[in-house]
Amino acid sequence: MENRALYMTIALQEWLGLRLETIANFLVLGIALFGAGERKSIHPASAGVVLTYTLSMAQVFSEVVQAYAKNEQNFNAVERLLYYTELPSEGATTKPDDPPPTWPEKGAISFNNVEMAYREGLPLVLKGVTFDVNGGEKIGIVGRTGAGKSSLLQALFKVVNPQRGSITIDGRDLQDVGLTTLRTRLALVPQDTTLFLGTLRENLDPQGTRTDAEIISALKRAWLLPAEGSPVDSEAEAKFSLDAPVTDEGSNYSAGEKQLLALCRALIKGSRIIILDEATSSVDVETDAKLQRTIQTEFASSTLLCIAHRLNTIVYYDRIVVMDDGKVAEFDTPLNLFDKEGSIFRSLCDEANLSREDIVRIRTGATVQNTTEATN
Ligand SMILES: Nc1ncnc2c1ncn2[C@@H]1O[C@H](COP(=O)(O)OP(=O)(O)OP(=O)(O)O)[C@@H](O)[C@H]1O
Repeated sequence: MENRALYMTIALQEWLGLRLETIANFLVLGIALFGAGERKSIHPASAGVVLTYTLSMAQVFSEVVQAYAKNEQNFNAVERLLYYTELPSEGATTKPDDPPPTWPEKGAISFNNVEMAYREGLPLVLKGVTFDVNGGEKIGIVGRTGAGKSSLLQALFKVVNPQRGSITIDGRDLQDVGLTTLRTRLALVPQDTTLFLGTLRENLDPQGTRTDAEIISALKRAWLLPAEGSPVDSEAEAKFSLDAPVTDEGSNYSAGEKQLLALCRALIKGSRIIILDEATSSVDVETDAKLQRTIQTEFASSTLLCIAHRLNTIVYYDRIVVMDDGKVAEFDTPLNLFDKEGSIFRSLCDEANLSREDIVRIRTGATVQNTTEATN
């Protein structure tokens, strides 16, 4: 695909070059003939100067065309900015009866018969989702591709509003909560983390509310800096120092490192509800296992919703929601779901070669031997 575009570019450049040179050569010819015809009235030196300048016309033409094309390209950015300024508002950022700053105290989440479509006229992607999560509970969400796992999060963050049903956090209907209020109280560790141009400190604590020691501690707990008492790793210390530069979109960090930095943000934020959307999909299995243990201990009192593609990380969780075709097909503890003959969870475990013993071993803290990848 890229080669096809490159081929087109080169062909167009050749096409343009040939035409510009032809025009310039005709111009030179015209001027030369004119000079020859008017040789009595035009001084030869003047004719020579004009001809010399005309010879470089082909290049001038090409520069003009290139400048015009570049200008047009740059105006795409202006067009995009205009488009964004005219986007309809998502909704009120705050509402008069917004909950107090301490909300959510418990972190209990309820989905009550939620039906959601991405746009009017599109089919429903959540078809009557109902489940209750207690405060502090760790919930894993699994399901095959397109089952509606990420759509649950879109509804929770009010990126898309449900057409029917309601979602409540600690008994408060999210319809009555302002967008900024809601989104600042939840912490999200997404699949594709966005980092901004600046320093690591600005990226991890944009509001500047935490001390250096707190941020460094979060970096250690996310395994980005060596833990207390470990050998010095000067490379990691330079890369993850608080003043380390972050390039545009964080392109100087790998996908896995960006995920760990997003986890750091959540650790620093200390929210009561943490949502992990395939948050450790780009880190290796060993780091993932370490991280899951960090998540379990560091977020011990927080409610956790985790969409994971590795079943061996999700079995740490208290209960598992199995999504299927926009509905909650199963909702129980990992062992209960595994023991249920014919359950979707059991079939996902079978496909990933995860046995009951593996689940018990993982839950009791031992690392699983086989690097099981789930099938979602
Ligand atoms: N922005 C969107 N606009 C329209 N339809 C969408 C959009 N995002 C997702 N969908 C549709 O919603 C359905 C559920 O998608 P969703 O992303 O929730 O699934 P998922 O279970 O998270 O899948 P995956 O494991 O691949 O991430 C799919 O059929 C998908 O095509």
